[in-house]
Amino acid sequence: MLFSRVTAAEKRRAFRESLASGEILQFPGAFNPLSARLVQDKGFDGVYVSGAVLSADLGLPDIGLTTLTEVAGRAAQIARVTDLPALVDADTGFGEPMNVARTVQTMEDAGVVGMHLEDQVNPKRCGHLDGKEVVELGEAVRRVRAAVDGRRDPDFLVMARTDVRGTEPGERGLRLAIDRARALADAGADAIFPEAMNDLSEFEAVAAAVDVPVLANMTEFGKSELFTVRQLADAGARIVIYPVTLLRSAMGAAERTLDTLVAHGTQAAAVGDMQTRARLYELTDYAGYNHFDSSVFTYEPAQNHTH
Ligand SMILES: C[C@](O)(C(=O)O)[C@H](CC(=O)O)C(=O)O
Ligand SMILES: [Mg+2]
Repeated sequence: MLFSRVTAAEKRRAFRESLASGEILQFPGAFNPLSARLVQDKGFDGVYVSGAVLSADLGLPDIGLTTLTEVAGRAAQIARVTDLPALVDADTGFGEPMNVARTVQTMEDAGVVGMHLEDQVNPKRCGHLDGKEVVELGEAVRRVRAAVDGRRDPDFLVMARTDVRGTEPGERGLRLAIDRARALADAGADAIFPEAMNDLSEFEAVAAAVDVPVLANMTEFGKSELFTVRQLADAGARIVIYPVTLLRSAMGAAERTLDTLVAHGTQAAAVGDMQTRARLYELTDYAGYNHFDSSVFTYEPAQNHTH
């Protein structure tokens, strides 16, 4: 009830333990706090707070326009309503290495278990688009070191993302990604996010090259095929994110409902696909608030099924 009763420190410790267990962890992207409740209800291991979703939510392209304050604020709203660990996309760290140190502390305060930090130049772009550029390895290493030095909770996970694979096609791009993954892990990154891998063998090659957990990004309409969680586990990945999946699903449904409304002059034909009032009240724990005030939960689904 109310917010999660699990503290951020406990979530971080539990997340580190789950990672150490060797099981692959699935993190769907929560596009708002309510959808994080759904992710928890369905038994997932964690929620991902996506920069792409956050920008889209604000009606912006994902090119580094969002600020640390906006991202940390959203991350905090999401982290506080779930007992699950929340992992946040910190883009390029919101500035120079000194800013990155501040970013990590702000994300700690937001109650998330970790963040990823990428090696793109600013303005950044979606990792699955062409024409990306990355900073020199030395700069990428400085960003990771600043994050590691800046954190106060040693259990806070600093994940380094490298976008270098997308800058060079063929074998050479993969080799660059492997070299960077190694260097970023040596710089203290607790996990590696190799962006825009072409196939399973590429995930496998990166996972084999580093001693830290590797994340797989299963974003739709991108460079990577949509592999199953088993395939990714067998390739050595330890965390899978589905960053924009729920937003795309929700927006697809919203668009179909609007079309129905336009076509029929009523939304009635779309109601069957909607989340019911009863389900919404379950997710927001209406009944639990009776603990404070028994007049709060007076809803009877049987008599109100169309409302
Ligand atoms: C993971 C990602 O960084 C995100 O912000 O969710 C994006 C996802 C996307 O745009 O599909 C990415 O750069 O892959
Ligand atoms: Mg992003």
